[in-house]
Amino acid sequence: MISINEIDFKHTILLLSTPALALYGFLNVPLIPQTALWSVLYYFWSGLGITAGYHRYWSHRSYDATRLWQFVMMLAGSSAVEGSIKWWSRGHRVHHRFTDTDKDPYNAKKGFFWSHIGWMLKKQGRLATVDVSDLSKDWIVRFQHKYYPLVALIMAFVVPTTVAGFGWGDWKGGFFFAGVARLVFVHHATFCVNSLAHYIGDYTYDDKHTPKDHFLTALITCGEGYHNFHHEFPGDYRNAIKFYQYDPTKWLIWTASLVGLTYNLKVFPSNEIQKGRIYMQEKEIEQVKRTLDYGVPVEDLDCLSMDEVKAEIARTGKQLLIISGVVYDVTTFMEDHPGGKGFLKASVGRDVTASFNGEVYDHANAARNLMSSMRYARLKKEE
Ligand code: HEM
Repeated sequence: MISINEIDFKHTILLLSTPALALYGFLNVPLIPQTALWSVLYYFWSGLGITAGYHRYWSHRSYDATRLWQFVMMLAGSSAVEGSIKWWSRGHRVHHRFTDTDKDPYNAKKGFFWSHIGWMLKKQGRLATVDVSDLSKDWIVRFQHKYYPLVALIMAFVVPTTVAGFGWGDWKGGFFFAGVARLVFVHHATFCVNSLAHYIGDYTYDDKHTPKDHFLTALITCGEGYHNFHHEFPGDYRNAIKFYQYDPTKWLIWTASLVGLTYNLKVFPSNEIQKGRIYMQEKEIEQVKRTLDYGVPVEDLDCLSMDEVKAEIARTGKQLLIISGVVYDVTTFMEDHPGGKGFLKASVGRDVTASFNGEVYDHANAARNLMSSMRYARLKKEE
């Protein structure tokens, strides 16, 4: 439980009042098609302002952009009312540097609710230090930070309302749907990057921290859901690297590069990306292997000479044969041998390496795997 003194009222009021206002709008204001379409378009405008602007440009500098692009992204991002670029990017850089630790502002280890929204409802202590000198020097960032409440108010509510009002006379719908309801959806879509993207999906490149890759999160977050990739390669302007994966933010940045608005799009060497993928695939294979029976390791077997093998057969009645220096017990396999009982019977007490490897029949992998569970002893090397 948190005490009243610990509540961040500014965030709490914004995050609780907007859903209530949106609900009021849904219950009382008719939603006409033009406004519905405008709200969806404005949703993407805000969402992409956060993902392509706040996140991939200012927080990670994963590409360069003209001043025009930066200005447009600043306006678009402001319409999401998620704080100034400076505040947002600083927090985000701290999150990357201290992922899943107490210094991570949206530490996913503290639970889904905390990483989704809880961290904003409670007053934050001083954030850990990260380098934000580039942001402090940037006049667009400084301008937006200085006039943030006004810029956010205009972009979040005034613009969507007046466009719908002057455009097709739907002032109320513009405010409630393109303004408020759109804002609520953008908020929770962005928050899903901190929460959902740390809960569902695959550890494609590394499992040291919680970020995961999932199509569903990507769908909700304009492509930010390939979050495992992003935390491994944060300087890459892409989050999804396969052409069929959903990453509209990447598509936007790339398309803008065709007309020179963005340039120097950074990508991590694919050789290194592949290494990450293989590292995880090997880990997965090792995990599966641990669940399978590979028999007693050869080096752990007792050593028997040829005479001792023969004596063992006579004493115990076991059907032992030798292949490549290992003694196998085929007693229970006799009846099931696909090559017939006869071949095995005739092999008992003998070294049948050559027959097994091609002289009679060159056995497939299946036989070689199967025989590992029949290991009985190692053959002592002749002096
Ligand atoms: C531990 C010893 C052995 C095991 C576990 C084993 C297992 C198998 C298995 C699973 C097959 C099916 C095909 C394949 O996987 O390649 C097979 C086929 C066969 N095995 Fe063996 N085998 C053993 C020893 C031998 C020996 C010593 C001989 C001959 C002296 C032999 C002769 C054959 C032949 C001729 C076939 C072919 C059957 C056909 O497809 O017509 N096997 N064996």
